[in-house]
Amino acid sequence: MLEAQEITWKQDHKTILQSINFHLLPGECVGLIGPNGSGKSSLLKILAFLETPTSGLLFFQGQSVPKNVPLAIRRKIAIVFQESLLLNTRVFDNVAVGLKIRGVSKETIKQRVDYWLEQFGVIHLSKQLARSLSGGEAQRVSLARAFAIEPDVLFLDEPFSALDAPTKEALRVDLAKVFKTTQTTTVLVSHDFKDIAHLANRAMILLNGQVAAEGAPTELLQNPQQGDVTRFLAHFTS
Ligand SMILES: Nc1ncnc2c1ncn2[C@@H]1O[C@H](COP(=O)(O)OP(=O)(O)OP(=O)(O)O)[C@@H](O)[C@H]1O
Repeated sequence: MLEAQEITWKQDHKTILQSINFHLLPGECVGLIGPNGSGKSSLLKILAFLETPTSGLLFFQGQSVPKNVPLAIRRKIAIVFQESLLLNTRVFDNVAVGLKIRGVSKETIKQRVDYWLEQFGVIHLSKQLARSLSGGEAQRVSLARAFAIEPDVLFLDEPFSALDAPTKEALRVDLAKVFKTTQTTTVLVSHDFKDIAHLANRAMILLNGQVAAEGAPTELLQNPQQGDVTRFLAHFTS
């Protein structure tokens, strides 16, 4: 579905990502994890076409992605950030906006928006203004908006990190249910191994802009790792 070969990204004479190879199969969720500053968000931005790599190749659905990424490809992806970037309109309109842009009929928009608001437990907020939502509610609306466009690839950049523990836990459970039913192909960035263990089929550990280890989340925790990876994972096992 999505592949990156030998991606390097340099900014201000600093190498932020080095020789990253990445692939994402249809229906899987890959978790990117690593300490602060390890390059997780940078890699997500490159994979989601928000930044251009200094060198390396990107392939989307088997096709090489040119530097000037076509709108047709951009419209196949959805991104949810840590801070919900909602428009200051009603919840319904926020979720509808991506569908309107894509020329979806009014009836389908109504049906799809209601469905996704329901899935994320916020249908009762449909008429409320986005600016009046709590952090947890706003993130549920952001996720509903992303799923409503039925993206080929979904990018989640620390979607829970601004939420308190119970709010985060409840949303993680709901998101896991949605993943189970939709099999949405996803890249999930988190600094919390628990998020990755609950939601991802495969995890990639980034250290200093490089992939330091990769595998099924539970296997990464259980199997012996090397040096810095062991030290990083120790935070989640002790
Ligand atoms: N546009 C940019 N220009 C210069 N440096 C950048 C830019 N974007 C990121 N960086 C640097 O790249 C490094 C990796 O940042 P990135 O945000 O990708 O890490 P991260 O693993 O997502 O960290 P965190 O967990 O703190 O969000 C950091 O040192 C950051 O300062």
